Amino acid sequence: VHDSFRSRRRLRAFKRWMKSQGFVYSDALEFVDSIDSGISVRALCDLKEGDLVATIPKSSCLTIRTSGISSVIEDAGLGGFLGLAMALMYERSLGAASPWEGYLQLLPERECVPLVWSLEEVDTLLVGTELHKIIIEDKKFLYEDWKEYIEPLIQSRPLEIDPNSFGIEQYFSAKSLIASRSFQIDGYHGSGMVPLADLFNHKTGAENVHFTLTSSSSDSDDDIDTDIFYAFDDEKPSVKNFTNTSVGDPIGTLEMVVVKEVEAGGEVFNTYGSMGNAALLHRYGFTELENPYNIVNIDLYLVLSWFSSSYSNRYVRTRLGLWRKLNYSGCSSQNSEYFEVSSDGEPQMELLILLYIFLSENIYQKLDSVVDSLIEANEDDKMIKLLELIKTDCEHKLEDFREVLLTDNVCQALISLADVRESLYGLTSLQEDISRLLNCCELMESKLYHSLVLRVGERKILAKLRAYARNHFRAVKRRRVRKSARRC
Ligand SMILES: C[S@@+](CC[C@H](N)C(=O)[O-])C[C@H]1O[C@@H](n2cnc3c(N)ncnc32)[C@H](O)[C@@H]1O
Repeated sequence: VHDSFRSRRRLRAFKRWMKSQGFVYSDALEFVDSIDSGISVRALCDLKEGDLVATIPKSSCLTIRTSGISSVIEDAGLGGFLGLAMALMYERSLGAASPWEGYLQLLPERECVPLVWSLEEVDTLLVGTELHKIIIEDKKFLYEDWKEYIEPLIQSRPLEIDPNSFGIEQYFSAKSLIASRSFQIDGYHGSGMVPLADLFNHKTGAENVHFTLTSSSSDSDDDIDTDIFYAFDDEKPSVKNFTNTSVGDPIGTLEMVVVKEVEAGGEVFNTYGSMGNAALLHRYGFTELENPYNIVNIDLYLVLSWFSSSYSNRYVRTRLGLWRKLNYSGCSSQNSEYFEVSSDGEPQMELLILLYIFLSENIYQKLDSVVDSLIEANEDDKMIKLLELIKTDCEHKLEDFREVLLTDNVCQALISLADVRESLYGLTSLQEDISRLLNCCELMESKLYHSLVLRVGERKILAKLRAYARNHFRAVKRRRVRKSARRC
């Protein structure tokens, strides 16, 4: 009873604050505050495509420009998320004296993203997953940023701010809220906290609302017809570039428009982008069962270590060198190079080419003798040349390239690499993980639940990779049997 009273009170305070700031929103939106799962937005009546459901003044968004500490942030040269974290910590430190008090009192202390889990939790729950190394590095980098930029600032006496509100813990909390709730607003404001817009939950591929920017001139010609995505990545703070005249417009409004109808009583969802569970857990602290954007990666390092166990260093170096000379590479992020395996178990082409070069001495020798002529070649020309060199009995078209690469040896290598990648998850089997997930409560054990959804999703993709390799292995055999039968 006490909790529901408290949640009604904080929602009322937020609505009063929105009114004082000039927010306009439809009566059809209901904000529901659940003790278990936080705030969500529901439709009180049917919402139709094109309905304008909210207008948010940019001036009421909390950004490095609008915060009371903006001049300090600017003087210290703290841009992007570091500056926004400083702004958020500052406004929170003011309590009731902050102009954003009505909004800030609605936010959780922190979002339960892995960044704020203990190192022990990260090590036990995320081991083997795509997130394990990333979170350990995030924690390290964030600590270094705080030490280098925030600590000296709070120690400088003229600021007279309470150092306890800007400690490492507060910084991590602010960062978790920024990761999960900030939006790229425009060129003037950069990323910021956008009250009301950040109350909508995410549903992959099934969002009901989009946000658009409008210029302060309120001239319809100036409207920016683009979605505002959640800003989530320090390196790439904006997913889309705004090209309109109001890029530097400090005022203006943000509008929320229905893009897919909602029936009365239904939840109104936004989209945080098309992301697999690793990205969702990383930035927002939750996962989705059966997420079609899941992927699993196989590190180049892991591939090379596996080859090194059977071949000499020189052998590995020369094959890798040839692959690189042909201008091939894996995906890269945070000092690692890796190959993606898509949600249906299909490995990245570059991995297949690398395996082929490693496993076919004949092709390696032939390619090595012509590599200089291929350095400048485009992808198609390189594939055509490779097909020529492979010189299989039948005429192969470009579309067959992937099939041609999937020889017995390459398929077997894929199965072994899937096993090596799988061993990173530790001793529990996929079946054990699935039954642990079935017995786990999402609300009571949210860290365990979401890490299990991530683990199970990734391991299912590895199982699909094995099935993919086995199916091709069998297909190659069937083709061979047919061919020899024809010869007879
Ligand atoms: C922008 S906020 C959305 C509003 C939020 N529910 C609240 O209580 O204020 C983003 C956070 O909401 C939660 N969330 C959003 N979509 C979700 C979903 N589909 N499943 C579980 N949690 C979700 C996550 O905790 C996420 O970090």
